Amino acid sequence: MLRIAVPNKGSLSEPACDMLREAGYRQRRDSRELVLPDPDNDVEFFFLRPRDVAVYVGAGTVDVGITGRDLLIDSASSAVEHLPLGFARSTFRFAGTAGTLTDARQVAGLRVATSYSELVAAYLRERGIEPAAVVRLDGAVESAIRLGVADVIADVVETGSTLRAAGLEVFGEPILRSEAILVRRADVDQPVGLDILTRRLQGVLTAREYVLMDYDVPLELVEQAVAITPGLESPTVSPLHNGQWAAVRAMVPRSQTNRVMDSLYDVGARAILVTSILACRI
Ligand SMILES: Nc1ncnc2c1ncn2[C@@H]1O[C@H](COP(=O)(O)OP(=O)(O)OP(=O)(O)O)[C@@H](O)[C@H]1O
Ligand SMILES: O=P(O)(O)OC[C@H]1O[C@H](OP(=O)(O)OP(=O)(O)O)[C@H](O)[C@@H]1O
Ligand SMILES: [Mg+2]
Repeated sequence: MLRIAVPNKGSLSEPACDMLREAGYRQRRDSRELVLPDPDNDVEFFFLRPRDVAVYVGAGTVDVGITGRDLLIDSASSAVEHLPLGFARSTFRFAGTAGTLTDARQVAGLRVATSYSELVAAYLRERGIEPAAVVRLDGAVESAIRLGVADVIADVVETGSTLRAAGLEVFGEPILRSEAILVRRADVDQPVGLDILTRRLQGVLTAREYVLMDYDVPLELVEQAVAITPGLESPTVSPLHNGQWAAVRAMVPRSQTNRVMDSLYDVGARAILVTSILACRI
């Protein structure tokens, strides 16, 4: 039975459960449940603190887990990234009082506050930058400068609104681009069942990323139309009953849906329909 660690709290928890549910797994109804067997799918879920997921996977007490790339690196665990999951996307960045700093090298000799002290220390070490101190805080890191605990901070930035509200500004290149990932142990053979879990999660990612587009087009315009919707491999083209038109079906990136419909209409396609994909195996 595959043992899967899932974040029990924080911003990864709900989207991780949603993704597993979409992939056909049982999910807990009560947020206090810590273990949830799913015998129909031959897996067992362990709800753990997001920071601890990589630690348990690295130690081999669970087979795989969902965590953030930033949390994996910060854990210094031997677990490795297996599959990016496309949610909880963020950057990890240095920030300081607006208008004061421009480059990561200026962190030399300064105190850096962060909840990700391993990640930050490793980043600075690799570049030969020596801070005065890396101050580890649990959260609300944006207050550290105002309260005199640090000169700069390094933290998760998504929209940047938390930084702005604190009068801070990012500087230097992003330290890391993070998102939720599935992690597994590095040093053992793939555990039984990981291939099925991987295919199921990839199915959810594809179903989220693509829509199915159907349209009718005069036979002489089929080539022009399918050039706009090449699909993943090749679009399905079927004859219409009237003999002069064809029906085309292809997968289209969700983000391009309206642009593609406009182009198809301009070419002469009509009855253009878009449907969501519920599940798939590519
Ligand atoms: N605003 C955000 N947008 C996107 N990802 C985020 C955001 N805040 C945190 N994360 C990601 O969530 C993970 C951290 O999860 P964790 O649950 O420890 O923190 P949290 O969401 O800040 O929860 P809490 O502070 O309530 O403990 C990291 O991978 C981080 O990159
Ligand atoms: O760029 P933004 O969209 O503003 O998001 C980034 C903020 O979100 C997270 O904080 P969270 O709310 O989890 O509080 P915390 O600092 O206590 O973890 C993160 O630590 C940043 O502070
Ligand atoms: Mg937080």
